Amino acid sequence: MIFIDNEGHTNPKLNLALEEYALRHFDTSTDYLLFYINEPSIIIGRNQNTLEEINQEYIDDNNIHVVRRVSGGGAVYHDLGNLNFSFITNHDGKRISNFKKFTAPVIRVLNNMGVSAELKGRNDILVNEKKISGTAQFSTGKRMISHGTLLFDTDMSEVTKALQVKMSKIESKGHKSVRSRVANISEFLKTPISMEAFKNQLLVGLYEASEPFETYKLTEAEWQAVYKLKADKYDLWDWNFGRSPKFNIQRNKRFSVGEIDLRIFVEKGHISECKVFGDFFGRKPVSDIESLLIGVPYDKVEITKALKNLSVKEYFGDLEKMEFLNLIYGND
Ligand SMILES: Nc1ncnc2c1ncn2[C@@H]1O[C@H](COP(=O)(O)OC(=O)CCCC[C@@H]2CCSS2)[C@@H](O)[C@H]1O
Repeated sequence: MIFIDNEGHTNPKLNLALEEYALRHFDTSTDYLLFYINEPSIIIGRNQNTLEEINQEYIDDNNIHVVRRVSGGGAVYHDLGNLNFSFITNHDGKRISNFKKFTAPVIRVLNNMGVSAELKGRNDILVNEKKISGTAQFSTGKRMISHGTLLFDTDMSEVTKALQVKMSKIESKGHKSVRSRVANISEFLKTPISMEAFKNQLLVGLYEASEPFETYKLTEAEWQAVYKLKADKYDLWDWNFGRSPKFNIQRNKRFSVGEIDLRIFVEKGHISECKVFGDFFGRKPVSDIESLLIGVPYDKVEITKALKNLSVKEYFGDLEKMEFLNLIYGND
């Protein structure tokens, strides 16, 4: 097993691009291990509806990245106190993969540090009934990634705030995250250590089984290819938000002008259908608004742009534009 040096990068989009690049292009005759730590971010599962998983307002205000990964499963929060491990190996041929094979060595090292970690369910690692790690897998062709988080000293109040969703009625076939009680590994250590020391102990522990330790440094050309994958995929709204399974939103609110009831259907991240109902006395037909919105990405900035020239008062009487935009976008 060769250890991949990520050169200390903490941009989640770059780290996920590096991981996917290694999966697809590195030597298939050997296994690799990669560690990465991300600055504050939410990492969404492959088949999730991003908007259903995040607190958009909080994320915008606090500059938290939102990135979709290639593996399935739920949404997790990362910060500099969370260490990710990733095994890149040949596919073991099983359709429902064997998480145990990859979590067992990590659990063994944690146990040796005096932390009573155990695998629970199919893919969570728990200590005292609290989750300290979530794992996921992805395979393509001959190769697969088995990766997981390790909450070491993450800011736990951020986890709940960033993942708390405010959106009213939203319906989709997207994979829903499974909320758990979480804890940091550092709470269970008798002698406090730094993240750097934890990382090194984990690395040494994982290699204990006698294998020679070899580190791989990417060439300049390989880094360039990783940056290209980042730019072509992980940096894009289309991948992080647009790729969500189709969903629909129903929102209604009573204003002084009357009640407005809104139904929006979103496919591939774009509004495919929109209906505005209400008991207001509009002067102009609301179908004008509906047609302005069709085809627009379901995104605050894009919706605001699409309705830039709309005079809300001509349709709803005494209603502020901001109130209408908030209704469409889901801010209460
Ligand atoms: N960082 C982290 N680690 C463990 N558990 C977390 C974390 N952040 C949030 N949570 C809790 O897990 C649930 C979601 O659990 P759920 O089981 O739905 O999803 C997962 O575990 C996915 C793990 C993906 C691991 C990848 C490895 C490298 S990149 S991300 C969430 O609602 C919180 O309660």
